[in-house]
Amino acid sequence: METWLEESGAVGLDGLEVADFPLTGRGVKARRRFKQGERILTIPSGLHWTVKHAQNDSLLGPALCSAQPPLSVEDTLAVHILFVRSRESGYDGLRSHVERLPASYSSSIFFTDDELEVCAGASLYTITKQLQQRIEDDYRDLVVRVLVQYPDLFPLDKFTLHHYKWALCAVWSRAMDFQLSDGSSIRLLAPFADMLNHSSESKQCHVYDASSGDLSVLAGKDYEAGDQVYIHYGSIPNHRLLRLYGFIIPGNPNDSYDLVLATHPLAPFFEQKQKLWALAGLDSTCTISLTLTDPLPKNVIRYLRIQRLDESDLASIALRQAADEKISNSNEVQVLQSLVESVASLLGSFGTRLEKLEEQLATGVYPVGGNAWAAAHVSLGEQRVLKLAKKKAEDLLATVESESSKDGWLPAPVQCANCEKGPGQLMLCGRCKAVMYCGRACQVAHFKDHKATCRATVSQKG
Ligand SMILES: C[S@@+](CC[C@H](N)C(=O)[O-])C[C@H]1O[C@@H](n2cnc3c(N)ncnc32)[C@H](O)[C@@H]1O
Repeated sequence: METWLEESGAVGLDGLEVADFPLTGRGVKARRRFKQGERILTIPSGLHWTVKHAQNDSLLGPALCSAQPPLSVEDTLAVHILFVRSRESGYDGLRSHVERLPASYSSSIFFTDDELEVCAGASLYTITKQLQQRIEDDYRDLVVRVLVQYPDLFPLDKFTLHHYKWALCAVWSRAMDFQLSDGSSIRLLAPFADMLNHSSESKQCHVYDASSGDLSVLAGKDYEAGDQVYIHYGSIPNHRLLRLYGFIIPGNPNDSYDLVLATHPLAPFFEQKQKLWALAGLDSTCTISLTLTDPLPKNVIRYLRIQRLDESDLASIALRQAADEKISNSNEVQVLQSLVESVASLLGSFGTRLEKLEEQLATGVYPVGGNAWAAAHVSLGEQRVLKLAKKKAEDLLATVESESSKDGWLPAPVQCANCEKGPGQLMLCGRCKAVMYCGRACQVAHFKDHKATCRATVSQKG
């Protein structure tokens, strides 16, 4: 591969070599000193894998272009890689690159059910399950729309689902994305530049020259001869690192939990609320990342303030800056109470609790570096974030409750929704969990009045 690259105009290969390293596996070693910011490698555009290159290939291009609607960027690159790998002659340069790709990947999409179970409850678990299904669907679609249409180009024994998953992992873990000045973006794989491993200590090191299309790598720090040269893949949480790259960083400071907020369209005042969400730059369904540094982003509270609005709140919210401030005491208390409850319930849904995982990791239950070990770290990171989010919501709730009591506002007393007896021993309505009863008789008696609100509350909770 290096000979092909040098003969085709790549610059800098004499200062670098591929080598094995104990912690990161195969990577790139400096053969001489580099100063931070120095250009250490340039791979000319003609040697990249891009959608354009795939479409311009005289054999592959017509097949790819016949697909309507067009294949995704990811699928185009994956098919191109598999196509080159399947050829017995020609494509020598690109094939020398494909031959250097790892034989297998440890992305979570390849985990066994037992390995994935270690992070049950984590967003990685759900996303991986959904992704596995989506990949199977996409593969079937690809077979029907393109592969079986051109049996001479795509022998199916070299384009199995397993090959497709492998090629997708090659794209996820090695492709780079660049935004262009016209607003479009380009995704490319650059041979040899894709041999560099990640370090959070390195800086952003890639430079894409939009006029020539060449890709350069700059030294992210000073290097001595013999050092491993790193690049920076981004500030990525472990659940994403494991899914896309197949590795994790223990104690990753970028760990996060992707909180999905959704409201049923039949919830009361849905259309009005939808307008308010839009005004706040949100949507009726949105995913918000809770992070270690910001476990309860403002947008979570803004979303919930709107979700919990009642008729009287709705009149005043229109005058406020899209739920930036507290709308009313009762709304704020409801928002924070429901948040504390929801986060507690998310934490309760993890298959293995934080403390247990910490103990298991400390006592070596999971072999270090293995899939289950990586899944355990992901679960640990997500639970740490959720615990911080819960603590923050509890603190905010305590503040709001004490401020409200100073204003003379008190939360509604806990009493039976039918006979108003209370507080005493009350039981929650099992469906909406929003009202209480002193006993079964009162619950049955109240059902006719409560039915509609119960349904609305359940749908509002999503
Ligand atoms: C762009 S490739 C880098 C070259 C790759 N190591 C190889 O042998 O082809 C990205 C892959 O390298 C590995 N990798 C990169 N940085 C790593 C790190 N800090 N720790 C462990 N593995 C890493 C992961 O397997 C990842 O999917």
